[in-house]
Amino acid sequence: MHFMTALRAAWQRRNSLLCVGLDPDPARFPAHLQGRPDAILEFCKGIVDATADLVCSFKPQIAYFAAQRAEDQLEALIDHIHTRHPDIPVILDAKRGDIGSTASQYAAEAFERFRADAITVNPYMGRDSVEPYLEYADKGVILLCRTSNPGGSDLQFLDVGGGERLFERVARLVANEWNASGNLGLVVGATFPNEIARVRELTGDMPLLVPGIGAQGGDIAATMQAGRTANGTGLMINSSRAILYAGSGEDYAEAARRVALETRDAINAHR
Ligand SMILES: O=c1ccn([C@@H]2O[C@H](COP(=O)(O)O)[C@@H](O)[C@H]2O)c(=O)[nH]1
Repeated sequence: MHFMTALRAAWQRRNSLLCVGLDPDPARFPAHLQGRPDAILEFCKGIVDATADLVCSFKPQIAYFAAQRAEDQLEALIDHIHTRHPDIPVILDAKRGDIGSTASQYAAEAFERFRADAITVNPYMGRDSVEPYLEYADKGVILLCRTSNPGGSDLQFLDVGGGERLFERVARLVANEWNASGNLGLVVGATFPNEIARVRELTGDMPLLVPGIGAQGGDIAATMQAGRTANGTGLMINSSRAILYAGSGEDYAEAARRVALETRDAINAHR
């Protein structure tokens, strides 16, 4: 199924704009999982199964798996999501960016090896660096636009001519010139609601992946006001650490569920 079709269906069926981020840090795992060779997979499966009915997507961050030599557990995790929760799209947060020949390998890694439904990509090497991902027309490609970190302003706020800022140029290019297959989205941080509003203005109903609530302190009400579309969707609002590490005991998954439920409901209060 096309990523956008799956995402729209998940927004409706799950009544949720919440994306749970899977950033597994073994140092923060509960004691009963410490030292197990499959700890990352087991931890993440617990979170996924406890929250699947509350989310529109899951977003594993590849660095947390690669740093632990656990790409095999990432493969198994995505397989688990597809098998147990087949209607929930998986966004691989990899933020890749390279020349076309190498980008082809990254695209194959994301979509063929890991079987992700969408990937985050860094667009700052230009259109030819993004094209290999676009060949997978049914997959989502979510391009960095206005990132959630304070240093994002160093470059993304530069005036690229006529008062237009770099992140605005990215949003305009992506919405008007690069989106021939209708499978593109943008990353805009919840920590910058004014920029979410600007990107929404420039891109119509394009889906926005919005990290930055929870551990980074972004405001849900301001995010929703700035970014929701007329039908009350259009956003995948990500929270990772605040949900993953809501509890630290054997009941960590139930604690994660409680925070995911509160977060989903706080988002829905502004739809
Ligand atoms: O601009 C960006 C782009 C991506 N991220 C990623 O989202 C999560 C946020 O985790 P929290 O624990 O909810 O802060 C993480 O995987 C980042 O790599 C981002 O934060 N900002």
